[in-house]
Amino acid sequence: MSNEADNLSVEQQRVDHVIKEISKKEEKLYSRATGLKENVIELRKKFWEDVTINLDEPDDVIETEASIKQQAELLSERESVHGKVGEELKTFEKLKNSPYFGRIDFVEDTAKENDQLYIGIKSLMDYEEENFLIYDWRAPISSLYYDYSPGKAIYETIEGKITGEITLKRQFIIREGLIKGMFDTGVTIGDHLLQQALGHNASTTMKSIVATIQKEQNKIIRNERSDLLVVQGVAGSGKTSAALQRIAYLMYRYREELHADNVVLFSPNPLFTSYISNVLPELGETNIRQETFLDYLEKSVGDNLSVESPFKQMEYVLTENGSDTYAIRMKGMHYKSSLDFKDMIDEFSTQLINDGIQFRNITFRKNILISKEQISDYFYSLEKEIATPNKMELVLKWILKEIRTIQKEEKNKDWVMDQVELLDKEAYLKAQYELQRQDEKTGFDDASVEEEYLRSQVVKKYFSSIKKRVKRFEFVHVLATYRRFFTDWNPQTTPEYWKEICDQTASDLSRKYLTWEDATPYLYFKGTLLGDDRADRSVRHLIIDEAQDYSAFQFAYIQHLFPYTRMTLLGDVNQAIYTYATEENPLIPETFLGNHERITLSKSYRSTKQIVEFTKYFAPGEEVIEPFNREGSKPRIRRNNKEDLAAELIDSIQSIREKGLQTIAIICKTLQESETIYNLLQDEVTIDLINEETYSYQQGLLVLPIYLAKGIEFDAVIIPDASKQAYFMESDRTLFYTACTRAMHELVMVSGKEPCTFIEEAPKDTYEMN
Ligand SMILES: Nc1ncnc2c1ncn2[C@@H]1O[C@H](COP(=O)(O)OP(=O)(O)OP(=O)(O)O)[C@@H](O)[C@H]1O
Repeated sequence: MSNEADNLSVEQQRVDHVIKEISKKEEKLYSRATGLKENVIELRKKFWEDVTINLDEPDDVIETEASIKQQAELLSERESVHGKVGEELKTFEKLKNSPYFGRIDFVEDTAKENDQLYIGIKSLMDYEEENFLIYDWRAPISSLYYDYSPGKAIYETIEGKITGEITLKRQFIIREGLIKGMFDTGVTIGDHLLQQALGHNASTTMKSIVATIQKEQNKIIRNERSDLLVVQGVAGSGKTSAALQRIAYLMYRYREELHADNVVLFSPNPLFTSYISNVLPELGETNIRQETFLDYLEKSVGDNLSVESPFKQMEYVLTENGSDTYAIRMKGMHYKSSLDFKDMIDEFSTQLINDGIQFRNITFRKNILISKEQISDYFYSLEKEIATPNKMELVLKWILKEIRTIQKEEKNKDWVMDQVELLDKEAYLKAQYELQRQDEKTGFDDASVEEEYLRSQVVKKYFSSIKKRVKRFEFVHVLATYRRFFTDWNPQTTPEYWKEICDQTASDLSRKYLTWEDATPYLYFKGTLLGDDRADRSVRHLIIDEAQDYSAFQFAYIQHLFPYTRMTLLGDVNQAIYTYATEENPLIPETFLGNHERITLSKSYRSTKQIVEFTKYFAPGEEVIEPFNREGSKPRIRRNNKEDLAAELIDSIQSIREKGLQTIAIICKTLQESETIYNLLQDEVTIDLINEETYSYQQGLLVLPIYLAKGIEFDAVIIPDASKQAYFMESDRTLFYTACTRAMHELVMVSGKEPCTFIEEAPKDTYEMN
C-alpha cells in the first residue's frame, strides 16, 4: 500500500472510532432525553393537580400565586433542559455525518510531545470524558489551523502565548462518515478544498465557511480588541461570511454572558435576511436579531407616519428624472444625509428650549381635558437647564396627576350612569363579588355602594386608554414640531435651494409621509424631544453589513442609539449604490468614525477568475481586487436588436442551463424594468419576480432589481440591458458593478448596438462579444 493510502486508511479508522464514540454518547443522551420528555409531559398533564388553589383569603391568593409560579418554573426548567438535550442530539447527528474537517499536529516548545488536534464544528470528548476527540473551530488552539502553515506557530490563551511548531496540517472532506477527500496543505488552507467549496452551484441560503476560513478573514472573526471594527472587502471577499462566523465565535467565546438577543445584525433587505438565516443554526448557534435598518426605524416612528423604503427612494431616483420636483428632492436628499443637517437639527432643538414645541390637546368625549396651551405653559415653566426628555417626563407625571383629579370629578356625571346601565350581567356579578369581599371588612352593603363601585369601574376603563396614550408621550406633537423646522424657522446657514427643499418636505409631512432621507433625521429629532429607546442598551454587538449604504447622518444616529455597543461594519465602497444621496459613507477611510480598526479584504472568492478580471476594470474605487484561481468562461456581451429581446434572453437562459447551472438571476436597473422583463418572459418560462416584499426565493429563474440583489449570489447573472442608454452616469457605475459581481460562474450582458461605457473600460480580451 502506498504511503497515501496508508494514511487514508489510518484516518478512516479514526473517523470510524469517533463515530462509534458519538453513537455511544448519543445512546446515553437519548435515554436521558426520553426520560426528560416523559417528565415534561407528566408535568404538563398534572400541572393543576400539583398546584394548591385557594382564593378565600388574600393570604391564600398569594400562596396560590406562589404555588403556580413554582410549578411553572419547574416545568420551564425541564423544558429548557429537554430543549438543550435535543440540540445536543442534533449536533451528534451532524458530527456523525462529518466529525471534523481539519487536523494539525503541534509540538509545544515546552512539551516536546506531538499533539494531534482534529478540528470540527463542535468540541467532543470521548465516552469517558477524558480526551478531546474534536476541538471546536473557535477554541483558542484551533486558530493555529487558520493562521499558520507547517512551521513555527503561536496561539493565545487566557494564560498567555503558547509557541511551538506545526508538523502537519491536513484537511478532510468527510460525508456520511466516509473520507471523500484528504489533503496535506502547505501555505494557505488548501486550494483543493476551497475550489470544491466555491465550484458548487449557488444555493438559496448561505453556507458556513468554517472549514476553509482564510487567514485575513480569521482576523475579522476573532477580533476582540476593537470597539469599532471596519472591514472594507471587495465584492465576494467573504465579508458576510466572516461576519456570521464572527457572531458564532463571539457567542462561543462569551457564552456565559452573551445571548442571541444581545447581538443585532442590520442587513440590506428582507431577501438577504432569509438568505443568511441558516448559517448560525448550521453552526449550532441560535439566530440573533436580524433586521433591516428600515424595520428598525419603522418600529420607532409612530404618529401613523408611513416611511418610504430605501428601495422606493432608489426607484424614484432612477425613474423620475425629469419631473419638476426631482432636482430639488435630489438636493434635499444630499443635504439630509450629511452631518451638517444633523447640526442644523441640534441648533433647532436648542432653540426649542425657549419655545416652539407643539403639543396636542388631551380630549375626552369630544371635550378638552387639558389643552395644548396648558401643557405648553407647564413645559415652559420648568427650569430651562433640565434636559428636554427629562422635562417631558415631568410633564407626563403632571398630566397623569391632573387626569386622576378629572377622573374623580367625571365619575358623578350622567354619562357614567348611562354606561353603568349598559353593563352586562357579568360586570354586575363581578361587582357584587368584589363588594361582598370588601363588605366583610368595611361593613358597607347597599345599592349606592354598588353604584359608586360600578361608576368608578366605568370611568377607570374609559380613562385607561387616555393614560396609555399619555404614557406613550402622544401629547407631544413631534410631527408638527418637526414640520415647523421647515416652515417657521430660519437657520443660520442653509444649503442651496433651502426654501424649495423646505416646501417639498413640509408638503410630504402634511401627508404624514416620511421620505427615506427624512426618516433618520426625524427619529433623531424625536429622540432629542422624548429621549431614545432605552431597550437598546441590551445590544452588546451590532454588526452592519453593506455599511457603505449608510449615510453619515444614519451612521451618527446609530452611534448615538448604541453608545455602549461594539460595532463591526462591513462593506465595499465599490458597491455604494446610494452615492446619489451621500458621498460620505462609513467605509471611506478617516471619514467620521473616530477611533477604529480597519481590515481590508482584497481577494474575491465568489466569481470565477474571468468574471473578476473583467469587472475589476470598471470598479469605482481604487482598491486592489485579486481573483481566486477558479476558472470559468469569459463574460459574454450579446448585441441584440431590441425587437427580439425575449428570444435573446431565452437563448441565453438555455445555454446557461445546458452547463448545469440552476439559479439564474436577470438583474435589472430598476423594479420597473424588472416588471417589463417579467411580463415579457412569463408566458415562455417559469420565472419569479422579486420585489421588496419577497422574503425568500427558490432555485430557478428570477428577475429582480440590483438593489434587492445586494449581498446575494447566483450561478449566473444576465443583465438584460447593458447598453449606453441604460448605464451612462457616473452614479450608475456602482450599480452596474454590483450587478455583475453577483455572478458565481456565468455573466451575460445583453446590450443594444452600443454596450455601456463601463464595459468599454475593460480590455477586449476580458470578454466575448457576439
Ligand atoms: N473562506 C471561504 N471559504 C469558502 N467559501 C468562501 C470563503 N470566503 C468566501 N467564500 C464564499 O464566497 C462567496 C462570497 O462570500 P460573501 O457573500 O460572504 O462575500 P461578501 O464580501 O459579503 O460579498 P458582497 O459584498 O459582494 O456581497 C460566498 O459563496 C462564500 O461562501
